[in-house]
Amino acid sequence: MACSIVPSSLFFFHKLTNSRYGTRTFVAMQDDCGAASATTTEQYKMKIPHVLTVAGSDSGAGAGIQADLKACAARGVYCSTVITAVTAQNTAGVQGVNIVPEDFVAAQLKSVLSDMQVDVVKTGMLPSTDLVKVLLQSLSEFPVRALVVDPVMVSTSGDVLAGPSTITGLRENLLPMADIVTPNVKEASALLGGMQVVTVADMCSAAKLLHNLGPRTVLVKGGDLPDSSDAVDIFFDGEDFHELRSSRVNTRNTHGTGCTLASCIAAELAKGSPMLSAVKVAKCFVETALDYSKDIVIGSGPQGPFDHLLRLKSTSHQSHRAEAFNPSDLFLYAVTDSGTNKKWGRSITDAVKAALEGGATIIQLREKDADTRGFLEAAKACLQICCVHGVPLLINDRIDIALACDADGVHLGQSDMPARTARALLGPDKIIGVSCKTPEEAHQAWIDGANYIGCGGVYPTNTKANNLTVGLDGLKTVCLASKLPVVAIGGIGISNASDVMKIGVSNLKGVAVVSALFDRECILPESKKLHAVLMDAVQRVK
Ligand SMILES: Nc1ncnc2c1ncn2[C@@H]1O[C@H](COP(=O)(O)OP(=O)(O)OP(=O)(O)O)[C@@H](O)[C@H]1O
Ligand SMILES: Cc1ncc(CO)c(N)n1
Ligand SMILES: [Mg+2]
Repeated sequence: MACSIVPSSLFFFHKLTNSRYGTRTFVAMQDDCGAASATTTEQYKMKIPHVLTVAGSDSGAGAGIQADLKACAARGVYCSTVITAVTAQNTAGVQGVNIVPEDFVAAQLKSVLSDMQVDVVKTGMLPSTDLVKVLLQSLSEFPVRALVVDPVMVSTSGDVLAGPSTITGLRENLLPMADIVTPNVKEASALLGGMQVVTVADMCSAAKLLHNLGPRTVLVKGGDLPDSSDAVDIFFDGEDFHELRSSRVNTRNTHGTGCTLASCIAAELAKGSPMLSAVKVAKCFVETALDYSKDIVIGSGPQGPFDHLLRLKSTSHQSHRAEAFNPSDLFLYAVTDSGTNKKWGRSITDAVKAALEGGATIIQLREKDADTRGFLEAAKACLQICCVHGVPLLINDRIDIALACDADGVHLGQSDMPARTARALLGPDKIIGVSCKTPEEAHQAWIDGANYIGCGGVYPTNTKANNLTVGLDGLKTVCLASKLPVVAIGGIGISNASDVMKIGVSNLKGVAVVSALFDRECILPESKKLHAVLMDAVQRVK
């Protein structure tokens, strides 16, 4: 039955909560006859938290509008931008400032606020008192949930971004409207008529005096506090002081920390956080980003930008490996077998450790008998071991286990989840391998975004029941038909590994073994021998 969209008064609303995006409004439609037909024409209307930044552009992209965009993106929040000034800036300092005319700032504000549902406004560089008035006028017409004021005046390089004439506008007009104001020590001092702010005690006094000017809360940032081994900020809500302390990251790349912090606070508020939680999350984000970027080199001046879009998802074990996937990782591919471990009375972790010590270059956990919890525990333990060796860990079949333990990837058979779906779930960086017996399957794996192909069984094997043997010819056919790297599998061991490598096709990168390693009394020497055989075979092929 045909469906049409009906006026909102006739919609059925169901609230679904979603931890990342707050509340979603689920809109079910009605068909021509007025009957709900949610199953055929369901449509989500998802409200994405929205921060509008009103700030200056930094050509070096470490601070200002550019930092705000990146910080909001990193925090999963939409960010629109009203540009108040364009600066010529780099890691040496500010070379020039060109202020956008007030009527054009007003035009930008109207365009965004009249059309897009902004939750929180964050201000940065506001280079004139009239501009502050323009902003307040717009906010009275289009109110928002919260206002975060970063009273940008002096950059950490010491350059003036908003002259003394703007201080009155900030102090008298903007601060009383702010839900939080976030000065650094120099800005706190300037807002308070030159008061000395050089110790944590001074920061507390300054926070209290600034609170008297009308903002609901104050955060005095101590990034530029002299002689401090910690990065200390003081938060004051009118009643209590909170000393927020993190260790100071030893890096030159601190340009834009203030803008980033304020944008993160705005982003968390837009998601619905209370103020103190938003501030804590933001401080933690800045510290993590600084630490992640401490050694990057951009520009030759004294203060560099940092990387906002750090791979926060990436966990420490991934840093052991230079890249997401290197085809040479397929060289000696060890696939675990719960049956043989039971038979020889050893744990999966001991088996994996021995294989790695003997030279295995990648591990696949294939646990057909384990229950989900047991499998997950084994995967976590093996991941730690693989991490020590800088070797990737793949999970056979189970995307959920790979996601839950943040393994390096998965290996999928033809009847498992399609690689395309797995790729959508796992994202671009995880390794996906697919078992293929034919050029058609190999082609599909490539289209679906797999990283490698497992081709076999090359020889008959007991490890996999009813598995068709493709032989060396079948292996060669698949290799030649595909652009992907290939690992051969099925009945391969010390006696025949070199025959396999000798087929001499450049994308055949290694052999995968199960019984040849794990159905042996001692795994380590078998692994060493197999590694030597493979090394010898590839030398000969060259
Ligand atoms: N080296 C550092 N290690 C850890 N945290 C830091 C470091 N430098 C600054 N911070 C933190 O970054 C946030 C911003 O503080 P900062 O005082 O640098 O602001 P700002 O001077 O306005 O920044 P900018 O002018 O560079 O944009 C604060 O939470 C501060 O504690
Ligand atoms: C445009 C701009 N805004 C803010 C700062 C403060 O870091 C800066 N350096 N540049
Ligand atoms: Mg600073």
